[in-house]
Amino acid sequence: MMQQIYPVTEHPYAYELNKDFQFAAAHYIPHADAGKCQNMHGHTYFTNVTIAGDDLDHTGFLVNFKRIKDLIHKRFDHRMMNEDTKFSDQDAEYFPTTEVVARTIYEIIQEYLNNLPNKPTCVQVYLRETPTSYCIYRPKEKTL
Ligand SMILES: Nc1nc2c(c(=O)[nH]1)N=C([C@H](O)[C@H](O)COP(=O)(O)OP(=O)(O)OP(=O)(O)O)CN2
Ligand SMILES: [Zn+2]
Repeated sequence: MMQQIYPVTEHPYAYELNKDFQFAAAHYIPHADAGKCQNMHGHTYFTNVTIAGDDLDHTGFLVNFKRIKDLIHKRFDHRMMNEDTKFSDQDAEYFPTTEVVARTIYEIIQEYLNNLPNKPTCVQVYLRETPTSYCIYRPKEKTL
């Protein structure tokens, strides 16, 4: 799955950086209508994060590739996602579905990027949960 070509998103920026990484995590979807997904199970998630901007930092980076991976991998790898404070069993907007996990990855990364002087922006998160299922999250406007 690594090194595949991902769907592109239009943006006005000069630089576009893409980081691929994977993490293994457990989850369950806490609703009767989720069928077998109500039971705790695990996935190896494949992630592609797209970051864009016009200005490089003092190292010539838009943002350090390693920092992007670490923000997500250190938090979720070999963890139970339902136990993370970003998720909740009480509100479907915060169940750890593919959609919500993709949005959450965007939120964690964009909060970090907002503190960088060169102000890069995350324009797309591609999250593959299984060989046949993936979600793309693209922020509609600057919400963070
Ligand atoms: N819109 C969503 N639908 C489903 C989600 C989800 O997060 N968002 N999650 C699941 C399950 O948790 C599961 O992880 C994935 O389900 P599925 O693609 O059906 O998995 P299979 O390996 O069984 O797929 P096949 O292609 O049929 O082998 C379900 N739905
Ligand atoms: Zn699942």
